[in-house]
Amino acid sequence: MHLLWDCLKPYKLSVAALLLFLVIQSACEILLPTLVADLINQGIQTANAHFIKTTGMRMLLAAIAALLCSLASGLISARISTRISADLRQQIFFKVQEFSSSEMNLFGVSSLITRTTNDITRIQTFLLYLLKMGILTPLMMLSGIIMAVFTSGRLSLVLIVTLPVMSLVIAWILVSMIGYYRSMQAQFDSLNLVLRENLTGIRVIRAFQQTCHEMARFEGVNEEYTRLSTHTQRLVGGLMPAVTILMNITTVAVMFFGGRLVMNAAMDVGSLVAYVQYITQILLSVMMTSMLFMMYPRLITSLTRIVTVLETSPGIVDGSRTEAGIHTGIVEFKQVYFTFPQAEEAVLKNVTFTAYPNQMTAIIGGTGSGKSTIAGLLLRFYDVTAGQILIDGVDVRDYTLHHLRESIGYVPQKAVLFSNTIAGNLRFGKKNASREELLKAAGIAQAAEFIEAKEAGLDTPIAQGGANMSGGQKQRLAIARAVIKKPAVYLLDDSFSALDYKTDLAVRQALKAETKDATLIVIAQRISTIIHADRIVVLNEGQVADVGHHGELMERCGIYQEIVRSQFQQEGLR
Ligand SMILES: Nc1ncnc2c1ncn2[C@@H]1O[C@H](COP(=O)(O)OP(=O)(O)OP(=O)(O)O)[C@@H](O)[C@H]1O
Repeated sequence: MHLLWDCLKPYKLSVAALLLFLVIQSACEILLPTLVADLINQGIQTANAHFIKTTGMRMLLAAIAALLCSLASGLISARISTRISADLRQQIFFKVQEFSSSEMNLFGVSSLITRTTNDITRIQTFLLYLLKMGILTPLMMLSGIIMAVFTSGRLSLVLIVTLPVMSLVIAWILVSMIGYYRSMQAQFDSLNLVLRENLTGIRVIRAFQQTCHEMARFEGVNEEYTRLSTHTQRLVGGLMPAVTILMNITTVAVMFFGGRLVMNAAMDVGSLVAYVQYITQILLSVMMTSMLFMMYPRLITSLTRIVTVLETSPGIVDGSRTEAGIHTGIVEFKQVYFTFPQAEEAVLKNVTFTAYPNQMTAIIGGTGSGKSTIAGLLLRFYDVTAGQILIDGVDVRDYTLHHLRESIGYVPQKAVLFSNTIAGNLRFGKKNASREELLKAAGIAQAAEFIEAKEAGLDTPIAQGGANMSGGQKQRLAIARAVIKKPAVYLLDDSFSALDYKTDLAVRQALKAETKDATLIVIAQRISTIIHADRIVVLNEGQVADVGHHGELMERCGIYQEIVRSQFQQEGLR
């Protein structure tokens, strides 16, 4: 709950104004039964028309004042709750930007989306209710009890029985609901996950005729969510009738005992009518408060989910060398070991190699041998478990993440584009790049031709996830995005796989000229892509099997020979 108080702090003034309006509203509303009592006792029973008129006017003014205060407090509470939910959404979004791949894997994308949307909306709804009813109902209850006791101490004995019974019933139902709400939230994440996977992988699902299987999978999680919802709704459904029946019993008891007091002339009729209104106000306040408590278990679940994200410390922290940039770009892996969080076996073992500027260093190896992991470690998506990665003699952990990543032109294995124009996507590499610079980078990546063929050229919109581009076009745009940075180190992770041989060659030749002074690290599956590399690191099950150029490796590295043999006729390549 301290998160909510922290969030409320910046809105102190608004909360103070809200409090003022709610105090006035409750005072006006509690005044009305007193005026009714006066109207009956001194106006109707004595047939005093003037008194009836003036009291009626006072009642009207009190009702209008209560209404205006209610409107004002409604507006203020809506403003505060929407602002706070926007603040929370922003905090979560900013926090997730700091997360390393470990934290991303820990929470999962679906859960982070649900937390940023669903959970925060729930907090907003609770806050809206809390700021209005959470303040108003205790005020109404307290003033109602004072007025009831003041009007008739004897009749108020009824409340001594009713209020504790009502509170116990409400507490029992609410405690039963907490466990269900927690399970419901977790199940909602699963529902979201299945839905996301289905929507993003719909083509594969259809191509592999898995629609029925996926429908059954969705039905399973949906059914479980429905089962949990039904249980909670049953409890919610039981709460209101329980409270209503207790309210009705109390009113009947008050009328019964109050009627006898009136008959014995121990109480006047006006006071009994006012008393019934006070009792109704008290019990309505209890009911409203119970609604707040009903929302509370869900709020606690959502708050816990938000706080867990906000309190998670990012595993990757900035280095201290704020002044240092990377200029030369010598990349050294020194006895690097790496084990993924929660994994038992190391993915990389004793990996040692150096990549120099003005040279192309290639990394090749079987699938799953750890090539992309090497790229992830260099960019500090993860940190090494043991050993060191140095750039220009400095441990990558000592650079600020900004300096480090600014100096590396990364092309990921799966080209990711954003819903923007082609120019907007390329400017990810350099924010203020001119159109000439964009076209030059596109030219190097062999993308200029297809960009210019499009009617809007660089301003062609890219659909969500790059859906309106082919695999090869996406890869070329991703290469252009890295080229435009002019980084000290180029890191290309299997970035030519979707290109035909001719384009692959053209991109490599253009890149060679462009990256003359830079360190070029190319991860590849195809021998033809890396055959002319200055140095080839052969990776086998997370270990460096050998390092050398193609000729050397063909003579002494069995694993390399095996890879070559599987792709080409050995003789033809020598
Ligand atoms: N987030 C992760 N958590 C646990 N293990 C992982 C994770 N990512 C990858 N791995 C494992 O690490 C190993 C190396 O993966 P990596 O992606 O580096 O291989 P790769 O050589 O790039 O493979 P490919 O050529 O198929 O892309 C694999 O066995 C993979 O299962």
